Amino acid sequence: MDLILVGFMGSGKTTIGRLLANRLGKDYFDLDEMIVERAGMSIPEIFKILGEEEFRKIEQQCLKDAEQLSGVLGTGGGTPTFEGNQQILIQMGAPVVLLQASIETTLSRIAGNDDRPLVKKFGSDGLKHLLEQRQADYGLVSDVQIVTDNLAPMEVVHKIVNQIKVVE
Ligand SMILES: Nc1ncnc2c1ncn2[C@@H]1O[C@H](COP(=O)(O)OP(=O)(O)O)[C@@H](O)[C@H]1O
Ligand SMILES: O=C(O)C1=C[C@@H](OP(=O)(O)O)[C@@H](O)[C@H](O)C1
Ligand SMILES: [Mg+2]
Repeated sequence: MDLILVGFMGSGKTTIGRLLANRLGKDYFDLDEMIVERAGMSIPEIFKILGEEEFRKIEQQCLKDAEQLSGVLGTGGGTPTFEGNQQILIQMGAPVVLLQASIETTLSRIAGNDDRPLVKKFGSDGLKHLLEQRQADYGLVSDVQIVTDNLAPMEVVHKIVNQIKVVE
């Protein structure tokens, strides 16, 4: 990979990743999409039918597959927080950008979307706690951190391009 995006649900990994890859003339890979393809079912179905533990196993297999690819990778919000994944992310050797957003911004961005099983499971207070809990792991794997609350997606893209040297 040439660049990796990490961050909580709703931080904008998928949105920014696509725009950034386009801006750089590179391919975009979304870890969640790789998981869906591998499992042959949607993320909510994987959680419901196979359970979160199995989801995390498939997620790690897909992360390993992503090591061989070049382009921009958008991870899932839980990716850096599960056993073994930090090492895989760091070993990829690509700059890792952490997208940050306040819990208020996060909730407003992910509300009313049924694609994230953990949103229903945790509720607003639980998500606030989960976001706080995951910060240390996000910090451990990331080289650059960008606060996105008051930035439009393309502004986030420009910030990343200005802060990180990616071979264009
Ligand atoms: N910088 C931003 N400003 C406004 N809305 C954003 C921004 N980044 C993402 N969004 C919106 O927030 C929602 C979640 O974004 P998404 O890219 O799916 O996040 P993630 O992949 O990190 O979960 C989408 O509706 C997207 O359009
Ligand atoms: O935070 C998490 O544990 C998850 C985040 C999701 O990805 P996004 O961060 O792209 O929503 C997806 O991988 C799954 O629903 C679990
Ligand atoms: Mg995403």
